[in-house]
Amino acid sequence: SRKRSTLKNPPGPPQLPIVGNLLNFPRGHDWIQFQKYSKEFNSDLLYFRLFWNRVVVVNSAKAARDLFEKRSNVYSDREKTVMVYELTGWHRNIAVMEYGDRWRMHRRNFHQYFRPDAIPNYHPRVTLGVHRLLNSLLETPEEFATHIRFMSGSTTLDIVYAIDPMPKHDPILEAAEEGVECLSEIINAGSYLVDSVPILKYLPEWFPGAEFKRQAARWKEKVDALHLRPYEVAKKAWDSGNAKPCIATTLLENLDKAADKADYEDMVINVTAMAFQAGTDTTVLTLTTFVLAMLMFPECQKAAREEIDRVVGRDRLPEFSDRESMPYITAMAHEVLRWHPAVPLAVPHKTSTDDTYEGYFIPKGTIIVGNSYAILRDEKRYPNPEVFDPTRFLTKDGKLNPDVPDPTEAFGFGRRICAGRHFADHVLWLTIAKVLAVFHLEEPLDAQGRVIKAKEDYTTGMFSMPKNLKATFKPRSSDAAKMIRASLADA
Ligand code: HEM
Repeated sequence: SRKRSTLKNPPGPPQLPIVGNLLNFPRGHDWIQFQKYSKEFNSDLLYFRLFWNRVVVVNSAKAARDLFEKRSNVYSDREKTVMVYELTGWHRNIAVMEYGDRWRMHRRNFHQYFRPDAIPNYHPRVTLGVHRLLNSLLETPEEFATHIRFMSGSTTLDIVYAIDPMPKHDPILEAAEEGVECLSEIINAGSYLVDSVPILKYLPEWFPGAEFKRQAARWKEKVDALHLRPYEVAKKAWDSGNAKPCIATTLLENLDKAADKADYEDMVINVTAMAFQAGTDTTVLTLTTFVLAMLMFPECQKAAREEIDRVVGRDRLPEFSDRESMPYITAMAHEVLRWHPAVPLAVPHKTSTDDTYEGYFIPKGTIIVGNSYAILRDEKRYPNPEVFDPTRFLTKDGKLNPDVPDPTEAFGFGRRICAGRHFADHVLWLTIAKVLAVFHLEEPLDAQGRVIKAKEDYTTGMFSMPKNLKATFKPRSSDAAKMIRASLADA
């Protein structure tokens, strides 16, 4: 330890006494600023201090692999903040649980329903969701964002709880969406003073300055509803003996065998709610990036359609069984994830012991941020990274190129890597294939008949999506429109 104490922390912008990097810590689109700092300091790792909190940002695939994967026993913890863990009810969420037995038990149970060989079980329901999306796009194309959101949320609710929600104002779907809303506000360390000064949590709600406690209490009601309302529907159906098979009822089959029933039921509530919480926004944002890319790079739509017409023809829609024969669509799904990951800084990890890396000292308790955006836009891995180009994942003869790394960093790192990524991958693939088979995506016209140009302009925060995106979805032909309508009759 004497040797370690002589080692330096990784480089980073200069610090002030006490506040550290408070004034030069990136605010807004931090992933781009971290990428610039990484070039400026010629270092894969950057070090920041915000008061007594230490943050290391990882900006290269090699360092990410070395730390998150090869030293996963050190780099897999999460920061336990007062707002998340104690005040708003998010302690139930697998993504924010501390690394340890409780997280392991939840992740294992989640994994058995979302591992690669389980996903084909959901193909019929995913297909129905995409067919409904195509029909909604045909009716009200300008509401594409709402339709994509409904597809993502309703498909998950059905698979997990056997709840098939209504398209508008479904109480369960609305409760689930409201519950998710607050997470992105509170998850970033430093958003609330109480996370840095935990003693503030003892302030009574009526106390001046304790608005955070009143806000937390309001959020907790919604977060509890997100976990409990859909679960209660599934539990009631299971109790009645008439439940449609779904993940919740399959998990409940083992309730009577559990040594501690209350504990087991708590796990079932957490695991089932997780798919909606983690999967809805991320899938919606990723598909919104797909729409933007299609408007900005129309030649990619053309290339995709050539593949669809060649492999599938024009008298049926693509299916999962076509995937092997459609490498361009797979490459496009990869490129959507690479070009602009929905969670550009993934979810921060935390070190559980002191560590040294390449001569630098990384203390226990340091927040470790994986800069997925910088890694996926590293020109050494992906030449011309700012251009959306699915062919970068293909060989000259159009096959998937095993030498080009898949954009897995869009799903995070090491042992905490997204547990729903195989499911997400299938949903993305099928949506992209079916939408491009029947629609032209175009930039719309404004009231004066001028084209509303699509821009790569993204929101900031934990989740990132194109701002104010407008698009039109025009059926490729009258036959395509007929095929869309018929798709629901077949479902
Ligand atoms: C395109 C869609 C998606 C993206 C981009 C995405 C991205 C991510 C990222 C970046 C993380 C954090 C990883 C880390 O800490 O290093 C994560 C965690 C997680 N995701 Fe996803 N995700 C997506 C879809 C889904 C879906 C559909 C599900 C569920 C069916 C899901 C379930 C989870 C779970 C359970 C975790 C927590 C892992 C843990 O902390 O152990 N995700 N996801």
